[in-house]
Amino acid sequence: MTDAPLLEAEGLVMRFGGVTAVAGVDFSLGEGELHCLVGPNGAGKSTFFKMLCGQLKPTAGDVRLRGRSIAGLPASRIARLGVGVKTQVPSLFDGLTAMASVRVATDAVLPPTLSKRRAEEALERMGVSRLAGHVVGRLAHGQRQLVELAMVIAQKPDLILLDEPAAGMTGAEVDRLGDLIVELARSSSVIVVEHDMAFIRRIARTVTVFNQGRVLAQGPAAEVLADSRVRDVYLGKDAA
Ligand SMILES: Nc1ncnc2c1ncn2[C@@H]1O[C@H](COP(=O)(O)OP(=O)(O)OP(=O)(O)O)[C@@H](O)[C@H]1O
Repeated sequence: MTDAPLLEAEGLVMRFGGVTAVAGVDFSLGEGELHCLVGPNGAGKSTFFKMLCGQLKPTAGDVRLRGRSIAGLPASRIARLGVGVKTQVPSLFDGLTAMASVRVATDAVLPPTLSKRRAEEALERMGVSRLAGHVVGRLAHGQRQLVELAMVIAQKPDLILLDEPAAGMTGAEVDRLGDLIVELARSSSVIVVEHDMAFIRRIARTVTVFNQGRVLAQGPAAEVLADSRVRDVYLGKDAA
């Protein structure tokens, strides 16, 4: 059991009525890996992601965390097993300050004194300590994203799943986010769903390319992104 990868998917399938969004995907993530899931619109990345974190119950196949099956478990159970998730849907309450937001996450797992310290650390690690007292509803989009990330990391997950974390950010914010994700990967394993090829090239160590619900290519980022089949999938987009 101890030799099992941190996270594994085997023969994972998701059908929505007549649409097969994910058509039998095998996947494996090692401890400490920083892995990007890429592919064109509608390729099945988000559906796959949602099956990993418990937002969708697979039609078939299995997901294992350290060898233990988690497929179809509620998202809250999977979170308690050490998986931190940031989806595309914002999870902030606009009326709370950044600190109060992160305290929602830390109060759930720690007594008050430790919780406060942990929340401060998380905001600091995301470079937004100065926003601690600001109401999140009034923050810029990129700042809100960083506060949400602070909420995720504050529970010290072993595995962090991020769905398009750079969406809507400015160029400078994307650069900063890339650095932060690389830094996060020093203490957690990370899976990032992303479109932005420049961003992927910058952060990814390993990559899985989805196309039409299947894995087109998988492996070290430099190798996979140079693969002619992968470039064809992105042709006319941003692979050049
Ligand atoms: N809840 C749903 N009901 C029906 N079809 C769905 C549902 N969710 C996704 N799909 C379909 O499944 C396929 C894969 O969608 P998915 O969102 O996983 O792709 P994606 O690679 O994440 O795309 P994008 O990059 O645009 O987010 C698409 O054809 C999509 O229309």
